[in-house]
Amino acid sequence: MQSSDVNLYLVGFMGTGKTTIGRIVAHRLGFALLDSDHEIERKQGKSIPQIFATDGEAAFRAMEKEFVDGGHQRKRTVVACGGGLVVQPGNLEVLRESGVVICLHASLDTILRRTQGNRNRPLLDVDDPMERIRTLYAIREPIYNQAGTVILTDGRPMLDIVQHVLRAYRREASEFARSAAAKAKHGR
Ligand SMILES: Nc1ncnc2c1ncn2[C@@H]1O[C@H](COP(=O)(O)OP(=O)(O)OP(=O)(O)O)[C@@H](O)[C@H]1O
Ligand SMILES: O=C(O)C1=C[C@@H](O)[C@@H](O)[C@H](O)C1
Ligand SMILES: [Mg+2]
Repeated sequence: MQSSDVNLYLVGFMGTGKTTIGRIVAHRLGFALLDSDHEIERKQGKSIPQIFATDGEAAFRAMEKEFVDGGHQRKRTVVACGGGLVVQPGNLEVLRESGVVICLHASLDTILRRTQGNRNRPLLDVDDPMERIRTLYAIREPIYNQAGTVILTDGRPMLDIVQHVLRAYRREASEFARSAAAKAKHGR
């Protein structure tokens, strides 16, 4: 695989900007954009809150797994992942084998501000969303921190974040392509 074809996976907590930044980065790279949440909604014909309410979170996590394992293109695609996608065992390993993984980070206050007043994240549609953010973040933080290069987004203009993502992606895509070529040569 050429380094210019390697997929980019954006991971991180809700509200860190994966969908928003992913759209701009995909445009800059001339890549397709896939958003795991939107793909699942399209396939199910239901919104995420409806899926959580009628099928339950475990069913949603199985849909995410299906997306990761077989439901997406492996070339020239930016994938904006749902916030909890890499938390499930096994998913991060598949993403790492399929391309470059970059994690967007924001402080808890920023996350609250960016997600407030929006009811399409069922896990935060509770009386005390900050308490829920704190609890979920404490569980997930170690996973996000080892998922890939972390890009800080607090108080940064979108285009500044886009530049940082592109720089990290280009560097890591070359390494990914080199390592994929070496594995292919040695039959592994
Ligand atoms: N760097 C930024 N500065 C200001 N606002 C931002 C920034 N990044 C994202 N936002 C805003 O925050 C909100 C949430 O962003 P977005 O939907 O991209 O997050 P996400 O990481 O995809 O969340 P989820 O995991 O729930 O899908 C949007 O309204 C977006 O415009
Ligand atoms: O962090 C999470 O667990 C979630 C994030 C969103 O992107 C959606 O995938 C859903 O609301 C769950
Ligand atoms: Mg998103």
